[in-house]
Amino acid sequence: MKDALVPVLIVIGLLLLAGLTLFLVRRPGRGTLPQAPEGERPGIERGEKIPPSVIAPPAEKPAAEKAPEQAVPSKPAVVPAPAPPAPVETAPPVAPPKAEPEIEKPEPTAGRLVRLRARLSRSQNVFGKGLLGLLSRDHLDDDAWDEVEESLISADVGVQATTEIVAKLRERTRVLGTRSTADLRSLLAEELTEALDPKLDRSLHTGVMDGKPSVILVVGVNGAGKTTSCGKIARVLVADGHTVVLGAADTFRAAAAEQLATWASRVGAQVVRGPEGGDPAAVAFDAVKKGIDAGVDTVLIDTAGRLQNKVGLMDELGKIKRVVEKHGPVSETLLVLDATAGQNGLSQARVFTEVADVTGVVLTKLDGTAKGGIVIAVQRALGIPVKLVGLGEGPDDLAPFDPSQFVSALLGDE
Ligand SMILES: Nc1nc2c(ncn2[C@@H]2O[C@H](COP(=O)(O)OP(=O)(O)OP(=O)(O)O)[C@@H](O)[C@H]2O)c(=O)[nH]1
Repeated sequence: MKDALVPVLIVIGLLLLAGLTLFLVRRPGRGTLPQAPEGERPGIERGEKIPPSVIAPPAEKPAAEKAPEQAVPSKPAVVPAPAPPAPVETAPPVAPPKAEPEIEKPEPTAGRLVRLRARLSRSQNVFGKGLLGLLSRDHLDDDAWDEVEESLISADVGVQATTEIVAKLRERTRVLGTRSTADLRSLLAEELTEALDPKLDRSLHTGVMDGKPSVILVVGVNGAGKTTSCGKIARVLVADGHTVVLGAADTFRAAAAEQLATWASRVGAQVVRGPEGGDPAAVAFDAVKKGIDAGVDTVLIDTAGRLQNKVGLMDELGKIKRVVEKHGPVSETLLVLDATAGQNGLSQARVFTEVADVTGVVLTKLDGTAKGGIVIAVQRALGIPVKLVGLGEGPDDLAPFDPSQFVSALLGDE
């Protein structure tokens, strides 16, 4: 009986196991699809097991993609501070266009000495009036003539020229029996004019020669007024219808190039400059080249011309000349002399005439001396014509020199 129950118990056990299994399988839960209507999940049959990758929760969407009510941030939202107002795009300040310097129209040169005569008469008042006073004495004895002589010497005419002038005057007065003040005055004027050699060629050698610009070298001791005179000469040339290039070959004094550039810009001339302390000959060469390329009439070259010693000066000016002459001959070498240096300036001037082929003198600062006789002394001592005279610091206070106008101003003619 006991043996008969064993299979029955096995069957019952199997049935219970089968029932339990069926129960567990049919219970909704992990690994089975929810009872969703058919067709909602294409590709997956209801009840089909879903591989873990498919059932893995979808990666959390970025908050921004969630619907507004779902996008609850886990942390308190940091309300960004209102951004500072974007800077207003303002265009960088535009510097006002640099005003081109107004091109000046220099005064014509004709009659400049006449215009400046008042200035000359003022500075030479004592000299001219003194001479005339002596000559108008009732009796022109030896003492009177001695005084005339002294007066001329103290006006820087120079001893030799004075002796010659007085000797001629005495002779003519005696021969002509001249007594009237007017006659004596005109005799004196004639002799002074004659002493200035009115037949000398005082024109500046400017303008195009053989298709190339003329080249003017400007030399002289420091402070005589070279740079200023270069600027003024440029104005004289421009006033007379020339085109000009200025070469700043005074590389020794830094301000000289700047000074020259200012002069140039005022009359619309071009300036060529080099580095401070650079080779003056290189600047001179470039200036002439520029003048040729630009087709101007005249190239003016300012030099330093330091009078350190004769050899140094000769080397510097000689090199400038040689280098410039690779383009063509130098047309003119102007020596700038300071009239206020008087006779002392003459020995320095002689050094320049020995090292450079000086063709003309520019006598500056005549307005600053009562000794206008220096014009006669310079010409006589150097044998070179005074071509231009400086009568002030104004841009047009440089005049072509004319002996009879000069003497007339000296003697205080109206
Ligand atoms: N009163 C008067 N002053 C003048 C005249 N010419 C030049 N000057 C002045 O003289 C000073 C010297 O002139 P610059 O042209 O600088 O002399 P520089 O010879 O070039 O001098 P360095 O470059 O040092 O060799 C300046 O103050 C000029 O204004 C003139 O005719 N009359």
